[in-house]
Amino acid sequence: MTVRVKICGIRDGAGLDAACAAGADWVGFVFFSRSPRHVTAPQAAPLVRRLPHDGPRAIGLFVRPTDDEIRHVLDTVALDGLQIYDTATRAAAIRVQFGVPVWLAAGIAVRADLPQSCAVDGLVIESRPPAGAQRPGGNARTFDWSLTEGWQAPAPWMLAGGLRPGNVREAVRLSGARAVDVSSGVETAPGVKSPALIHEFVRAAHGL
Ligand SMILES: O=C(O)c1ccccc1NCC(=O)[C@H](O)[C@H](O)COP(=O)(O)O
Repeated sequence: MTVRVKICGIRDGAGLDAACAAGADWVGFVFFSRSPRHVTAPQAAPLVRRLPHDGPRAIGLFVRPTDDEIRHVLDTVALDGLQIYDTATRAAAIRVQFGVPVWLAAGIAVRADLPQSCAVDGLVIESRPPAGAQRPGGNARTFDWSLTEGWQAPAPWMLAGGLRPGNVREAVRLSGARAVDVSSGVETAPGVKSPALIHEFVRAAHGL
């Protein structure tokens, strides 16, 4: 079984090109101004245009977005999907309103946090942010990967939170994830992607 990989928080051509060359399936762009990985629509648009036709799909991350914020980005950036940090109801409404695939990010600390139903295209299962965190994702924080054992996921899902080249295989083994998402674990500093770590992560996720 090939594990699919998303490299999140892309901000420059070097990170983008490394994700493409390594064989990532998705790249993520963070449209959240309080993130060290934040990109504006004019910054993201040329990066997305640079993606090869058969390369990774482009996902835009939004935190409790207004419709206007989403519209502004979609008018400029050719995104293939949205990753939404908000309620399940709001994420489902965004999916209907904008007609694009939507993944809902769900913060997990205990088994009861795992969604049992949803009206979105996919779920990003990541660690619940610590109290007082500046942002709801991208915190380099793991959770107990065995919590997903026996979970009847209501949609395709990917595992995120604190993954790095050195722990991704174990995370896949324990969680049963078929897709993984990484940001901090392929950086040399917050917001600075390392092409070498991106290659290392994708190889490790693929079991190579
Ligand atoms: O990366 C951010 O700064 C960020 C800000 C606001 C919402 C989400 C954000 N990132 C999400 C991700 O990069 C991933 O989906 C995931 O949380 C993995 O992050 P990491 O633990 O850093 O690998």
